[in-house]
Amino acid sequence: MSCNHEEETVGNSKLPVPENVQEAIRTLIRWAGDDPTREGLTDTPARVARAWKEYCQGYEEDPRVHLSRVFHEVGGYDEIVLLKDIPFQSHCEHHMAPIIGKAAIAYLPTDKVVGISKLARVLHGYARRLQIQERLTAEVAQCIQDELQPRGVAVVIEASHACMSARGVRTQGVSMVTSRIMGLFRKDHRSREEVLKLMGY
Ligand SMILES: Nc1nc2c(ncn2[C@@H]2O[C@H](COP(=O)(O)OP(=O)(O)OP(=O)(O)O)[C@@H](O)[C@H]2O)c(=O)[nH]1
Ligand SMILES: [Zn+2]
Repeated sequence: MSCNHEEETVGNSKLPVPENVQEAIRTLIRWAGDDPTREGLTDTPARVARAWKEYCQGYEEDPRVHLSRVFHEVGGYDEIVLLKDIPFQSHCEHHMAPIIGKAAIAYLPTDKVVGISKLARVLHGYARRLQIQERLTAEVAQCIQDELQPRGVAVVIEASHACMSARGVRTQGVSMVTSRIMGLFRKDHRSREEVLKLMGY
């Protein structure tokens, strides 16, 4: 099967990394207590820098473009469209530590729908930045509201934060749940209940 996944599987392993960026990472390694010149660490600064470019790839895109291709022929469909259990990774802006979780994204269309993969693309576009979960949730919802003008939008994100589990308070097994509910889902109690129930909340 000819399918171009090269970019996704190869990643950015050839990306040149400026010397000052590598030096910054060597400084961090020294500060953490290791020797950046020892054999196992010589390529690490470039690897770490490339990894960060990948974690933060969202800065290279405007997630709104994913919603520019809409389908108008929806056959009169005017019920909830929901994509749930969408796994994502982000990094918290306070510690630059991983945020790992899943999202549920729903909207109540007017006359336009989008390809469902695009909702996940919007999520990743905002997640692959330095974030707080509240802003990530709000940005995804606002993007759908602005681009599709649906009658309602609901985004619920459930995630664990490595800055809480691997350091600091070191508390495992905690999830943070955030939601942004707009339009009819916010105003109408029954619509809100229906969408949250479909999401599993
Ligand atoms: N509201 C919110 N807080 C977050 C998020 N990610 C991390 N945090 C919190 O950001 C806070 C930063 O608090 P500070 O007191 O400035 O940093 P700190 O001394 O490292 O705090 P501790 O994590 O308690 O050790 C911590 O309480 C984190 O748990 C997020 O997405 N949303
Ligand atoms: Zn954090």
